[in-house]
Amino acid sequence: MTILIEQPEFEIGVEERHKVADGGFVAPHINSFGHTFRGYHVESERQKGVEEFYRTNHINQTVDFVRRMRKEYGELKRVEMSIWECCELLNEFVDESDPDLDEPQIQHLLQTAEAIRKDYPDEDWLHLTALVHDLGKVLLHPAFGELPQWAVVGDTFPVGCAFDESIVHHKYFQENQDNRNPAYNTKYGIYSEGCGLDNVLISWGHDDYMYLVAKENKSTLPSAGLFIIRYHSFYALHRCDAYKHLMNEEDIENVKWLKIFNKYDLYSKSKVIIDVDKVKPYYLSLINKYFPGKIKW
Ligand SMILES: O[C@H]1[C@H](O)[C@@H](O)[C@H](O)[C@@H](O)[C@H]1O
Ligand SMILES: [Fe+2]
Ligand SMILES: [Fe+2]
Repeated sequence: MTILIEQPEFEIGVEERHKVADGGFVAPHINSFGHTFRGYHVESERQKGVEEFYRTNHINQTVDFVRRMRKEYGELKRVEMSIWECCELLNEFVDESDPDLDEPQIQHLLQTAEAIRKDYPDEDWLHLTALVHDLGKVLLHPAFGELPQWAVVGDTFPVGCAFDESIVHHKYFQENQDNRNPAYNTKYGIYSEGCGLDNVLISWGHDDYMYLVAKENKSTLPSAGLFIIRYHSFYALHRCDAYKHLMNEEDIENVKWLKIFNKYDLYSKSKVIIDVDKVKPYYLSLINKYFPGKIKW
């Protein structure tokens, strides 16, 4: 049974922010640091760290690496815990790839979920999708092998075919070994027209890992929810419409939900802190519905 509790007021932004009305949700123009969202080329100390992050990420994400990680982490033999325990575990991590947020991750999960819940009150699967979408960042934790940030966070992209120019800090792919491999550096590479994203290897990180966790533990989230979890960092696809030639019919349907979700994932990032204890009962009831019991990670 889903428990209904009164939803705390979710306020986004502060008065001096310029705002644009976009559907029910008011997306601010400017992030908490006074820059535009995803401004990867602004001059700032934080941005230097982000750029260095993408340099290592783009050099090291290769077909071989992705295959190895999917196999190893797909076995889910490391930890058993509930979804909520994982949310709490994430509290200690700050994402080095993110120019828009330096709050602990649990706040980002709840900010996203509460914002989307306000505009889509009846889509409870979407609220839960928002809550879990970044849980794969537990790969940073010692119990998960303490993977480096470049192997966990940041935007994702296909490997095994040419790296699209719309990917942030694209120039660093020059040092990626796959970029020189003729089997991997053409438009289609190892794929074919309309083959479906399920058949495409995506750079390894928190998205694909959390998708594997949800699927293997037989979560009852709908296909659109699993798709959002799996591809929410794939900005070249959902923001720049790149790699369309690899999509099939089902992907085209699911991308519609992903685009909706992205607005909340990105623009809900703010300094407005959610009262965790107040919203916890609601999310526990959703976890119980879509991810009952202990989960294998
Ligand atoms: O920096 C961010 C962050 O790591 C997000 O969790 C991810 O989904 C984004 O795509 C990425 O660029
Ligand atoms: Fe993410
Ligand atoms: Fe996120």
